[in-house]
Amino acid sequence: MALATPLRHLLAGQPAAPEPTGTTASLTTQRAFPPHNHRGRLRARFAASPASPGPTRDVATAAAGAAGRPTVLVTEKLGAAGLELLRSFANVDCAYELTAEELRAKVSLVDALVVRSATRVSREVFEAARGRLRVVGRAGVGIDNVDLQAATEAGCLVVNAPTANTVAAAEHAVALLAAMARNVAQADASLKAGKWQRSKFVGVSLVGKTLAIMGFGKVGSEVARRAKGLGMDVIAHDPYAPVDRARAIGVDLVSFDEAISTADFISLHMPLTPSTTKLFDDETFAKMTKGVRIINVARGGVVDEEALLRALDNGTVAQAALDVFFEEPPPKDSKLVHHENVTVTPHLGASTTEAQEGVAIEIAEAVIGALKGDLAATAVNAPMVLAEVLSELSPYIVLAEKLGRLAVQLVAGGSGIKGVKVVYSSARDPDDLDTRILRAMVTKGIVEPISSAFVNIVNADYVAKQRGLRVVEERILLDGSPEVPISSIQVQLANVESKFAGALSDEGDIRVEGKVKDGTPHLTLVGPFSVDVSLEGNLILCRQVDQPGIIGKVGSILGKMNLNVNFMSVGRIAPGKQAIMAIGIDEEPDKEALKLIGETPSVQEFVFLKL
Ligand SMILES: NC(=O)c1ccc[n+]([C@@H]2O[C@H](COP(=O)([O-])OP(=O)(O)OC[C@H]3O[C@@H](n4cnc5c(N)ncnc54)[C@H](O)[C@@H]3O)[C@@H](O)[C@H]2O)c1
Ligand SMILES: O=C(O)[C@H](O)COP(=O)(O)O
Repeated sequence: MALATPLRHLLAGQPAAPEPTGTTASLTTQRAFPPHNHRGRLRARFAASPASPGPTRDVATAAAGAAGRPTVLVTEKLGAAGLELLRSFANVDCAYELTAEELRAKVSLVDALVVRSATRVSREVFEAARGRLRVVGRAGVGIDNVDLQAATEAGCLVVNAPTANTVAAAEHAVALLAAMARNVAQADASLKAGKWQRSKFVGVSLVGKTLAIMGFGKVGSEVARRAKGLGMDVIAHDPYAPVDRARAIGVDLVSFDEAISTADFISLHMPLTPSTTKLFDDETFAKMTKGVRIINVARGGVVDEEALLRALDNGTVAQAALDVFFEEPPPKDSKLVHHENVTVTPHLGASTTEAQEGVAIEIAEAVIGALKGDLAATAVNAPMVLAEVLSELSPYIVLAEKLGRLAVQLVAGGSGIKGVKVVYSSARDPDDLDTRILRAMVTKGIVEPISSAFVNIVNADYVAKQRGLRVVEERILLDGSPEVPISSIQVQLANVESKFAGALSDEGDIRVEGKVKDGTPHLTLVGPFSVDVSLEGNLILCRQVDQPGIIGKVGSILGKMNLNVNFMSVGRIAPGKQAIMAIGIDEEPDKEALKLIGETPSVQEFVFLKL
């Protein structure tokens, strides 16, 4: 029974089977998925379950040994403990300071890529990977150097290490704040140049001053805590931050304009996104209090550096302390870097021994987990699903894909798939049933046999949309115990012709339904016919008029051909009327066997389906 593989399957797209004649790839219309509100809850914690153990070294080594060692390319310096962990699971190629061309050349030879902020993982990199790259691990927070859309289209998971360098970045912001206010860097350089300039480097005090935190996330809130300890009045602007979290540490959330126009110090802590790019421009600087001081340990791109230079020159901004730059490293003759009122560090926010060890371990665990087929809690471009949920749904994941695979093979050539409906019957509250993985696996089952695409949890929705495949989900709420997550899954393909008329429901759609029995997926409905056949190996469906002797005739043909029948089931509408025979066989029958079945008297139609 093939139930051990599904979780690996979720991430590891497999090469598609050749397009069968008679089916069509002309999928139409758009996707319409109902929204799920599980994300916040699922983000909470990704606990390893017995079915999906966390990447301890022993487990990792065992898994690698069983499945062959993957290869991981590390392009920037990573903490030793993380490297060691990666090496316990994979072949690790550390190649630093690669040119873009060298990176493209190497990436098709690896299963995972681990980077920090200096490696640009562009669309060209994903294209050069030619489908092999399964995961990109960003050893840090900011993923603005990774083309997420291209990763998703390529079915490549992107994971980051979002927490291990938070304190280091916050401490660096506070270090820059204090160093700037007291001219530490300038005074140090002056003294080392043989001067003793006490009156030139008179600073400003922090106590009682207003600090505006722009972006009240992990780093921003840690900076706020520390600044309060220094006696500063802290306000923050973050359109998405919960008011309660700010209130809990005594910080008022205010509007953007209020923050920038009332602060003596402004510290930037938002991500670089299209909407934050050059957010701090001439117009913004003009609204600030004259003599404001600015710290940036977020991303250089959130500031229009030329506008900042003008604001420094005209005195609007008294001083700036910058750890990050639009271009890194900045040009050697950068006026901003050399400005006497600017303190600079070369992107050192995350660079403490402790943070780098933490980040390295965090990313190594995430990458190993992803290579093993687990869905990482820190996945940036895929739904985050708790290990317990995955474990519980694993037989349904297999069922969902097999139903999709079955349904598409029943489509007659040229009729095109107009839309897919997936119906889940369950006694469980819909809010407690996360079906995103099942939907993705139905899409995988439908798309892979008719295209060269490979589909996984990362790109399923994208692939469906690209192909104009409209997938809708429906829940049927049953009475009964919510212990069993799903009673049945039904896949319907609307407005298509079928090469097996018996699979058409009264409404004219292809309809197959399955259940999980004793952990094994079973086919339980084909069109209007109830059957019960284990979904393993291959399947022959025959439609005939219900009468004695046919099962024996077909069975003896298969026996003579040495084809092992693993399951057989007959479903009929009424005695003596139409019936369907579903036969599970281990091997693939040759043409001769199929011809003999087709010639059996009373067999009106039959179809051979690969599962
Ligand atoms: N210099 C370094 O070495 C270093 C180290 C760590 C993090 N960082 C950078 O610091 C930034 C923050 O990291 P984090 O871990 O706190 O991330 P985070 O996601 O926890 O916090 C970012 C916050 O910014 C908010 N935000 C988004 N758009 C905004 C906008 N337009 N205005 C105001 N707020 C907005 C978000 O709601 C979120 O609360 C990122 O850019 C990250 O790359 C730099
Ligand atoms: O976003 C981050 O995590 C920081 O900018 C750190 O980047 P680094 O890993 O290149 O130091």
